[in-house]
Amino acid sequence: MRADDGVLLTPGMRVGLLGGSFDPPHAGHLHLSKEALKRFGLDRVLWLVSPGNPLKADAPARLEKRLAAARALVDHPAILVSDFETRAGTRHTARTISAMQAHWPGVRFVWLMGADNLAQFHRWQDWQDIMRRVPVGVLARPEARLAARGSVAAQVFSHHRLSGRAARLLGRADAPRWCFINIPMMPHSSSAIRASGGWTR
Ligand SMILES: Nc1ncnc2c1ncn2[C@@H]1O[C@H](COP(=O)(O)OP(=O)(O)OP(=O)(O)O)[C@@H](O)[C@H]1O
Ligand SMILES: O=C(O)c1ccc[n+]([C@@H]2O[C@H](COP(=O)([O-])O)[C@@H](O)[C@H]2O)c1
Repeated sequence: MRADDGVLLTPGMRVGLLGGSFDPPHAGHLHLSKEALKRFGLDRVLWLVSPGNPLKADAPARLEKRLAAARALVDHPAILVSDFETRAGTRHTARTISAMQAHWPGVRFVWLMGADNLAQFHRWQDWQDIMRRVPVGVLARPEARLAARGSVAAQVFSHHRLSGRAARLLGRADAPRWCFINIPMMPHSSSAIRASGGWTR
């Protein structure tokens, strides 16, 4: 089955979804994606370049610019870049995942995020619905580990946590199931790149 942005996903495939503003994309995104492929036993990681984070007041750079930068950066055949949210008209993750599951029945999606996002995950629309729809893989990020571990989401779903040692099972797990893994950390962030003048909106 082929989506009109050329992304080929087939039933049974384990596909990590890395939603993000990618404003700009950077080496931290690549590193997270490669670790997720290996550690969670995934076949693909799809970068979902967001039309705009519902919780961020400032609009990001033009979608075409962010998509082009993401495609230029990716250097791994299992990491794919998608504008699915723009084409589907979704920007809330719960809606996006439900649309993707309808579009690609039989594909096993796993939501991926850095630890900073787990800390505020309970502010996302229908966040518990996301937890019940797909397994969630959380990857360590500098200065965010403690906040993630003490987060509302980690507490509410504490009984559904998979230990880091069993991380490879996440891609095959049934939701709700989430896993936090420690990875060698990279300090890169889009906001730091913008602040240094390395990217303009
Ligand atoms: N260096 C990193 N280490 C771990 N996770 C990261 C890193 N950079 C980004 N991520 C994760 O990638 C996803 C998309 O991130 P995003 O596109 O917002 O980049 P960002 O660097 O966090 O941007 P900003 O600094 O503007 O918030 C998020 O889940 C985020 O936690
Ligand atoms: O669904 C929500 O309410 C929601 C709230 C905040 C962030 N998100 C998603 O989280 C992902 C990371 O966003 P960002 O801007 O931190 O890269 C991106 O896919 C956003 O659409 C989703």
